[in-house]
Amino acid sequence: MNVIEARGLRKEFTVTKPAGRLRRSRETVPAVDGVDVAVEEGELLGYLGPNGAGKSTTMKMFTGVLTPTAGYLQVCGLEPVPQRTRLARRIGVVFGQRTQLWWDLPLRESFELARHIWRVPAAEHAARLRLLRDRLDLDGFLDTPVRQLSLGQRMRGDLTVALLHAPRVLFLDEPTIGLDVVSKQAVRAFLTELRDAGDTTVVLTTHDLADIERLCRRLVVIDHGRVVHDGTLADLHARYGSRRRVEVDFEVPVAVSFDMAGVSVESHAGDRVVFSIDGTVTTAGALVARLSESGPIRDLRVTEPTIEDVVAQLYASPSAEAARAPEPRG
Ligand SMILES: Nc1ncnc2c1ncn2[C@@H]1O[C@H](COP(=O)(O)OP(=O)(O)OP(=O)(O)O)[C@@H](O)[C@H]1O
Repeated sequence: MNVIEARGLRKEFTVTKPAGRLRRSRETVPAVDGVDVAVEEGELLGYLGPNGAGKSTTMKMFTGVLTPTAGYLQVCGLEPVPQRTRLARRIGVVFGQRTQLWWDLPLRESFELARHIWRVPAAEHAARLRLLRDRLDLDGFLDTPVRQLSLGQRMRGDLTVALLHAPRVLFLDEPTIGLDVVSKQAVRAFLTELRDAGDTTVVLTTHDLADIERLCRRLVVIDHGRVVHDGTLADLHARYGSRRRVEVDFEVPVAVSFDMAGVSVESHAGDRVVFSIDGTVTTAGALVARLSESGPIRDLRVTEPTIEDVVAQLYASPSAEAARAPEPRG
C-alpha cells in the first residue's frame, strides 16, 4: 500500500528580477516540475539531488507546509494542506538545520510537552520513550537544557520527539548535517534499526552519500524539479558507475600514445599513468595487455567508482541535462 502518492506534482514560485535600471519583472520559476513518486508502507526512500533541485520544496508539500501549484498528492490517505491537522498526527518531521525542541527547557520536558500536544496516553508514551531512550542513548543528557546540548545530542532528541507519537511516516531533511563521525554513525545505526523494523515509512533527503549507501534501498534523484532516476543504488551503479580507474606504475618513464576504445588518460606524470576505462566497452585486463607493449609494469591498481563518482556522473548525465533544459516554447 502506498503511504505517499504524488503524480505530476508541481510547485511554482514567483520571483522578481531586475529588468533595467529602475524596473523589476516578475517571473514564475518551477521549483518542482511534475514529480511522480509513490512510496510504499515501511519503505525507506532516499530523495536526492544537487543544491536547488527541489528536495525541500517537495518535502514541504509532503508535510503540508506548501500548497502544490498543480498535481495530485496524498500522504497517509490525506491531502496534506487542507487536512494538515490530521496529517500532523500521522507524520514526524526532522530538519537537520532546525530543532523542534524547546530551547530553554531540559530535554525531558520537550518529550512531556510532545505527549500533551499529541495527546498520547501516558502508558503508551512511557513505553515508547523508554525504547527511544535506550536506542538513542539519551539518559546522560535528559535533564540538560536543549541549548546546552551538542549537535549530535540534539539530533537524537529531535528524532525522539518526532517519533514519540508513533507516526506512520518520518520525514528527515539532512539529519546528519554538521554531525561528527561518531554521531553520524549513531544516527545511521538508529535509522537502520527503524528501517529494518519496517513499521515506519521514512523519506530522507541528504547530501551525505554515506547516509544513502548505508540506509537507502531505493533512491529518487531529482534535478531542476524533475525526477532523473528512480531505482536502487545498484541500478544507479549499473547505469552510471561503469567507469573504473586504472593506475599504472611503469618501471621507467614512458610515452603513452595509443587509441583504445573506452579508454582515456586521466593523468600522466613520468612513470605513473592513470587511465579511466568504460567497463561496458573494455576491461582492465585488455588495457594491461595493451600497455605491456609500452614498457614493463611495476605496479597496478584498479579502483571501482565510489558513490560520489556515480552521483557526479548522474548529475552530469543527459537526463539530468534534459531536466535543466528550458521547456520548448510553442
Ligand atoms: N520561497 C521561495 N521563493 C522563491 N524561490 C524559491 C523558494 N523556495 C525555494 N525556491 C527555489 O526553488 C528551487 C528549489 O529549492 P529547494 O530549496 O527545494 O531545493 P533543494 O533541493 O532543497 O536545495 P538544497 O539542497 O540546496 O537545500 C531553488 O531554485 C530555490 O531557489
